Amino acid sequence: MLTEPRYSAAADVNRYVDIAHFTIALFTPSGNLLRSLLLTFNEFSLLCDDRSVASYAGAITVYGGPILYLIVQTILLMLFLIWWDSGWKPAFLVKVAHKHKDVEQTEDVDHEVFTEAARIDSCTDELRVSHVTKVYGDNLAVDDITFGVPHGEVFALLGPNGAGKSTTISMVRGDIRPTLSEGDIMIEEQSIVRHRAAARNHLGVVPQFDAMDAMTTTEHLRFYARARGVKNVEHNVEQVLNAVGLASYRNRMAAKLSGGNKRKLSLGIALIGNPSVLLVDEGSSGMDAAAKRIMWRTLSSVSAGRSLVLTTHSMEEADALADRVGIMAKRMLALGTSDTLRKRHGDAYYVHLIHKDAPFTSEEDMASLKAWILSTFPYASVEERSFHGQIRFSVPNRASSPPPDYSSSSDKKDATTTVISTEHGYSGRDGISALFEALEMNKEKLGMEFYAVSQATLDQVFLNIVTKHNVEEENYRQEHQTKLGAWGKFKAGAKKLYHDA
Ligand SMILES: Nc1ncnc2c1ncn2[C@@H]1O[C@H](COP(=O)(O)OP(=O)(O)OP(=O)(O)O)[C@@H](O)[C@H]1O
Repeated sequence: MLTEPRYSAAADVNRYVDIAHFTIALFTPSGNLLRSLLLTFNEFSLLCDDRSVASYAGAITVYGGPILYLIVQTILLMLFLIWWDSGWKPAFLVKVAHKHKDVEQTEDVDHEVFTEAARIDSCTDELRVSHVTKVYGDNLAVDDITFGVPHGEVFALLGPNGAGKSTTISMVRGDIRPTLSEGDIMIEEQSIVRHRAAARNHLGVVPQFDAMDAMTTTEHLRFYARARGVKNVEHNVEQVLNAVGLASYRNRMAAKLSGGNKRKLSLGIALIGNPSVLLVDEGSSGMDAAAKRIMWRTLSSVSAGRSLVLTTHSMEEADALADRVGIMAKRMLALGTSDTLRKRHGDAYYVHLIHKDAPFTSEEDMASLKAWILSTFPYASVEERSFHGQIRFSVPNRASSPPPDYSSSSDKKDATTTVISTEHGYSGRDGISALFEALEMNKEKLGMEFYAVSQATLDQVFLNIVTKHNVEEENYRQEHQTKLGAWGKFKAGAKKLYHDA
């Protein structure tokens, strides 16, 4: 049986329309604008008051209602914005749970990483990043990172692509919040997670990409000085212009500056207000070698008296600028001065030999050179490819002295080694002196024209660490998985499960 549609009584229509409008307008400002529009066009006879037109436009049922709602909504939304930006949370919303990872769980990580975690608990560093984790969906971008940067120190955060450096920087900036509540980031004793606005007063940031407006260099600095509430704007701008070396470009439009000078302007903007913590994300990316060096000089001069964190792919940059280096790939893998890292992960001498007949050295001469290296330094790793009479090898520091039983060894029957062992006894010294001794004593016999011995660069240290931890660059992993196909992915997944188990 069909039921007839029910309509409201004509006398009630206006009341229902008002209820619908005011209910929608309560939750959305655009509801108020819509009602005002409908009033203007007198839709639904909204301007009618019984049989006459409403006499007072400011009445609640006319424009007064939407205007009142909009005023209340403006105040509430502004208060919400201030609260959101301040990062303050009432105590009952803050979960205090310290579920730091067990040392056993991550025993393959450097001891210094744990020492740093213990140091952070009791230090007063200007910047303290403590047990910070960030998860995007099911992607763990940053896993329990901890480090501190005291006054006057430059700390370089290194890692391959996708290691989580920018995510860490974004958390320090307060742009994104750590996923787990036990993590915190303190800037001058203010938590960027809980008191964002207060903590940001002490923070300057040089972002990865320069965002320039249609203003001159000075106008940019003035604008940001006013936005930060700096008291003596002109004095501050002048100081920053001189500090970053842009005084002669003060009236140039920012868009017309060279790439290097744009980076300097970004640095200048970050320095406005003289922040005590400075974050530099890829400070010299995209610069040529000369501009890079100028930027490094500028960064070292402005780093005095503040804590500076820089993220970079350039080991050379970290070596040139940083007092301490942290190497991360989601979690912190190694941390320390570049010398400590070299000792721990690159404690080897790299030797480059050039034969006197190069580039026409015979295969036999090269083979005997290689045989001599391997028998003299049993732990040496010789590069597979040798070019035109040149050969490179590395010797771990502890193994750079020839084996102690070398001259008495009866099982070493190789002609080359016999000549060395019978005609030259090594003094038994350790380390680099033994290496030089062995090279000098056999230089002529093996026909070496030149040789060079160097220590591991930070590049080699970085590669050693990421290789040890089996870290792949994000792009490489994605490309590799695409190439694997479904069966390959299944096998890789099964293998991973097996290893994890
Ligand atoms: N907004 C986001 N949403 C989802 N995933 C993200 C987001 N930002 C970063 N990621 C992911 O988090 C991981 C870490 O990225 P991040 O940009 O922090 O690395 P990075 O070390 O700075 O890399 P690069 O050196 O290439 O800049 C990556 O897997 C990335 O895809």
